[in-house]
Amino acid sequence: MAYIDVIHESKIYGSGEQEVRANDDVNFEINKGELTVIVGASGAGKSTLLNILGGMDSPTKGQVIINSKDISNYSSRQMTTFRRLSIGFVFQFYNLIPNLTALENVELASQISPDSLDVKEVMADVGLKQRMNNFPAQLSGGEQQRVAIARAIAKNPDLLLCDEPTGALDYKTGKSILTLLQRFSHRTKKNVIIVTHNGMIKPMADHVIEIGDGKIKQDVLNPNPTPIEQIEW
Ligand SMILES: Nc1ncnc2c1ncn2[C@@H]1O[C@H](COP(=O)(O)OP(=O)(O)OP(=O)(O)O)[C@@H](O)[C@H]1O
Repeated sequence: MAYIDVIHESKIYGSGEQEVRANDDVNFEINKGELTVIVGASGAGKSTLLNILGGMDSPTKGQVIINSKDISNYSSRQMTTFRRLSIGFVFQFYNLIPNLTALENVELASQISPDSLDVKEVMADVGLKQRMNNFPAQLSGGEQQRVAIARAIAKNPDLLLCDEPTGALDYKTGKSILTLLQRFSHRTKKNVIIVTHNGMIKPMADHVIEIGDGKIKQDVLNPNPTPIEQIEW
């Protein structure tokens, strides 16, 4: 059985003339351990889909089965537990707490999970051993995103969801963040899903899902992903 199974999932905002079908009868499967890229233009419905996969929102219709559990039926209490234990989220603008150091930002997240990893080891893994005691404002954008990734990983989630993780970064820094995510996925065999409008990074993924106007346009597996260092755009 697939690790994620999305079945006839729709998310509809408003009604009548105001109706927006952000996700419109979406169907796909994701296998355990895949690095998946979900790609599409602005407004295609990518963030809506990612928020539903991460238990931050519920579909209007359909089923979302993750690890054999249908999260579309979860109560808000079950959703909270699911987000807390199973999901790491990385956002475009890092969302760090400004008055906590890098280390404290990561520790705070690790404290809400009973299965968390050693925070200092995770900081070293993402290349921040020397910057643990700096505040976010003292770090570059790329370093802040590394803190955000460390924060997501330290909870030891099964599923890491990244919404435009390089959207606020320059080309070279963005590439180093994608390298980190690709390495994490291959090393830990955990599922990583990256949402992006940048179709050029598709070759890095084990699985590419293209979305347009709320519908799946293409769904392909890539048996030989390209190391991110070899991709130019
Ligand atoms: N809370 C909401 N209420 C009403 N409409 C919404 C809401 N959230 C999203 N939408 C609409 O749903 C559609 C899909 O939005 P979504 O943010 O999922 O797209 P996206 O592909 O992530 O776009 P972007 O790359 O610009 O973030 C858009 O038309 C958007 O305006």
